[in-house]
Amino acid sequence: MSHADWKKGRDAVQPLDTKAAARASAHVDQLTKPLGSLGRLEKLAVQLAAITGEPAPAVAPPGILVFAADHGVASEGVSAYPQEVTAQMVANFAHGGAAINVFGRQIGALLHVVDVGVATDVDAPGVWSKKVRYGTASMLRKWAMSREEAEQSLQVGYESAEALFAEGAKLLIVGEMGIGNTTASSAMLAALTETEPDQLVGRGTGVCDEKWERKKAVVKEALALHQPNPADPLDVLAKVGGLEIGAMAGAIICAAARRVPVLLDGFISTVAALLAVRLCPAAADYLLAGHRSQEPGHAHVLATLGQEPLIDLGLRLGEGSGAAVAFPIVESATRMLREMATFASAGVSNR
Ligand SMILES: Cc1cc2ncn([C@H]3O[C@H](COP(=O)(O)O)[C@@H](O)[C@H]3O)c2cc1C
Ligand SMILES: O=C(O)c1cccnc1
Repeated sequence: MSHADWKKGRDAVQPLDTKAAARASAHVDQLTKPLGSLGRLEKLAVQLAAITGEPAPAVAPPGILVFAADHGVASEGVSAYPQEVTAQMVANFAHGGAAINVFGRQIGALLHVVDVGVATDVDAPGVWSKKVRYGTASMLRKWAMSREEAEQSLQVGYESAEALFAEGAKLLIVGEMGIGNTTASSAMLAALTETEPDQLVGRGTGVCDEKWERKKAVVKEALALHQPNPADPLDVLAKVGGLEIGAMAGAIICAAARRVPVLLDGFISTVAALLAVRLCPAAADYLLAGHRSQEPGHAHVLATLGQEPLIDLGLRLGEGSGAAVAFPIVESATRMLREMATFASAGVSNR
């Protein structure tokens, strides 16, 4: 596989299939229910037809990729938990004990964990080993990673998604694990949207007031130091980003290139989606927002992408958990299209 597949994928993303959408829309209006009565499920069904190019699309089985990587900025006291939790959680994913394992099993998902940059060697069963480097550098001192490593992280995500789709996944959920990654995501979002960091930086895993202030100061200092160029998404990723964030963006670009719908999780995965869209604007049409996270920057990035999430349960975990919980709603939309009787087939009087 070439190192630049993600670029080929980026250039191959097609516009939505309006013919499939029109056929799905006409079919929805023939189903045995008052016109428009399944509300947003109807819109979702038509959107999924437009994405997949299938008038009766399927989204099962869904596929989940959990990308794990460490952040040098964790050493600046910006998380409520220590850096070693990243590797420990990777082992937990491998043994099936994390929230995403539980919700993934519940929805019959294919799930893979990918080491794209954990700070230590990972020796956990089944984890895909695609380490670009051992954690990023602290953005407060250096660029988080080189531009080349940023591209490699995109490529890791792209390749991982290709492997997942080869296994038969019909919808992509991207999740992540990386202590410190709400700091990196906030910095990326502030840079990409040229927004004041104070409005975006939240408490992540639940930092105290003192650490929260420190976290805001770290983001501001790093942006002042590196001056990432908002018009150059790879520059933003390299200077203040994260390896798992790049990988999620690469996976999203692959999904768009394959006409596979993407169901976004929380703050970090949605910032990765914004990165993907800045690299590949046509990918925006392939995104669905699963849930609204408690993290304050999430509302801003969702609005920037024009996305309205399906559920709001006060979650703030990541890993792909909120997307997995929202997935049954997406599946309901497709099952409505595929399984409901029409007025004609059921002999029900239409108006
Ligand atoms: C046990 C544990 C499991 C997690 N699963 C996801 N995260 C989430 O929290 C981290 C981001 O928050 P911050 O920027 O404050 O470090 C990421 O790893 C994210 O996936 C977790 C965090 C912890 C502690
Ligand atoms: O919204 C998220 O994805 C999130 C929020 C806090 C901590 N980890 C993840």
